[in-house]
Amino acid sequence: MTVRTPGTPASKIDRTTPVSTPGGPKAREEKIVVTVRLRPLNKREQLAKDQVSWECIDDHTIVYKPPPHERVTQPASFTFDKVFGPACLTETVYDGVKNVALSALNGINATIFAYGQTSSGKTYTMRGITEKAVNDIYNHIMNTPERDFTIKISGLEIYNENVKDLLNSDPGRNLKLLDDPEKGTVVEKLVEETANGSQHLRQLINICEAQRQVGETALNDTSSRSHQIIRLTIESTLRENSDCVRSFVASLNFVDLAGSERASQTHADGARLREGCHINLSLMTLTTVIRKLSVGKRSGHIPYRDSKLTRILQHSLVGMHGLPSFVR
Ligand SMILES: Nc1ncnc2c1ncn2[C@@H]1O[C@H](COP(=O)(O)OP(=O)(O)OP(=O)(O)O)[C@@H](O)[C@H]1O
Repeated sequence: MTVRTPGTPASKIDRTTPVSTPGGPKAREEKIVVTVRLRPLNKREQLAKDQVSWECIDDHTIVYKPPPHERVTQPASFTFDKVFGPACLTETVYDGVKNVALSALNGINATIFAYGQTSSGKTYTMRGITEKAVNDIYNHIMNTPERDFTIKISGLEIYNENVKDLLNSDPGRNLKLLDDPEKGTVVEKLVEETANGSQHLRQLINICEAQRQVGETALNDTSSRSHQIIRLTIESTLRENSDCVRSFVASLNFVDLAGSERASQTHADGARLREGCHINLSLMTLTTVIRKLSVGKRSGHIPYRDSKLTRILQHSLVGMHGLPSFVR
């Protein structure tokens, strides 16, 4: 799923329309785009002779064909902004969200997140998308010599409702959330590093990914047990004349959510079960928040404060691209 919101606070930005938007005119719209990617069966599923139950019938529609043992027998179809079949490359999926990622270069906040059941391919897809977005961001920087860019990165995970810094070598520390009148929810003492080039940025992203909580479940040997948020803050300045410097600031969030799961499917107990409960609860809150946001002003109270995930993402969700991944 992807979301766009204005970035730089009104008090700090020259509001003149930018000369060009890297992602093209559409990158300036504020909306939620929902894309679905079906992944191919993995070795384990092939060995178990699992059947593929989902099929893409066109660019926007997937159909669920219930296996014979299910009570429901009728196929059901679902429509999305875009759907990608199992043969699709990550590059093609990325093309669908490229405009969103590049809009952050011109001061428009954007969030790309992957939502789906455990082992559906969220981490696989988000890694590819992040890698491709970093390439494009640095290509844009190279082709825009008239602007000075600074890219900062922070990384956190929410594990069992505790917030941990993925760029801090002291992994045991739980970080507090604070309410800032201007910035909204901020994570206290979250390390933010300035990247001094694309290689450095990739190294920092790799550090975040290596620090994340991973565990084995019956569905995935390397299941992510936490929600991961990698945030790039992109600042740039453009000297228009001797009196006027125009500046842009926006964040681009890459959110790889932990997978929703049924204990019966993952055979979870002990620590895995506890993790699964926290994961499901926070995903439920996220679903409620997004549902209410999509209804608009009539939706009443929006329960951002019911989970750390929605508190941290609050400002990124108001105004948002999602990549739900389905398996079969
Ligand atoms: N499009 C794809 N093509 C080939 N293999 C894929 C694809 N997507 C995912 N996989 C493989 O499927 C397995 C599960 O993927 P992944 O770990 O990304 O799932 P996940 O949704 O992040 O799971 P979890 O929620 O448990 O963390 C991995 O072995 C991954 O390499």
